[in-house]
Amino acid sequence: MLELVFTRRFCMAHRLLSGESERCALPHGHNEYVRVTLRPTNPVRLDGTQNMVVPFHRAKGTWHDFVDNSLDHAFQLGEGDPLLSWFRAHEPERAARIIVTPGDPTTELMACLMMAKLNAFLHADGDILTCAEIVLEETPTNTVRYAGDPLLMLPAPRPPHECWWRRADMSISDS
Ligand SMILES: Nc1nc2c(c(=O)[nH]1)N=C([C@H](O)[C@H](O)COP(=O)(O)OP(=O)(O)OP(=O)(O)O)CN2
Repeated sequence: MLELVFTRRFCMAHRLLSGESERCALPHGHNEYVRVTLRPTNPVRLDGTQNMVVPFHRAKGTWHDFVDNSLDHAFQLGEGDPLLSWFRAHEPERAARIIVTPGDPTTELMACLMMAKLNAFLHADGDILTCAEIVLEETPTNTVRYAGDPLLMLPAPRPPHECWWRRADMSISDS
C-alpha cells in the first residue's frame, strides 16, 4: 500500500482539570509534532507518467493551513473550563483563538479531534485519500498514536454539524 506521510510542528498550551495531576491543571505549553499517514481510498497502479497518488501540495495544503493558522499558538481548553468564560467576557478576540474541546484537551483527545478534522478536509476534497493513522508527539517522551476511525473514539456531545472537528473549515470551537 502506498501511503503519504506528512509531519508538522506547532506550539500549544492547555490544562487538564479532571485528571490526577495537579501540575497539569495549571496552564502550560508544549512544542508538538503531528504526523499523519494518508492512504488512497481506492488504490490504483501508478500510471507510468505522472506517477503520483496525489500531488503533495493538494494532499497536505489545507491540513497544514489548519495546523499553522488554527492550531499553532492556540490555547486548548475543555468546554467546561472557567477560563473559557473569562476569556469570552474579558478578551473576546483572544477567545476566538481558543480550541474548545469536549472534556479535557488531552493528547488522546486532540489526536482524535485532529484526525477527524483532517478526514473532513479529505472528504470535502473528493475522498481520494483517508487518514489511516495519526501520531501526536506531545513531548519527546510522550506520544499518542491512533489508527482507525477517530469518530469511534470521540465523545459525541452534539449533532455532527455542531462539532467543529466534523466540519471542513478552519473552526476550532462551536459558539
Ligand atoms: N494519558 C495522558 N496523560 C497525561 C497527559 C495526556 O495528554 N494524556 N498529559 C499530561 C500533561 O500534559 C503533562 O504536561 C505531560 O506529561 P508528563 O508525563 O508529566 O510530562 P514530562 O515532560 O514530565 O514527562 P517525563 O518524560 O516523565 O519527564 C500528563 N498526563
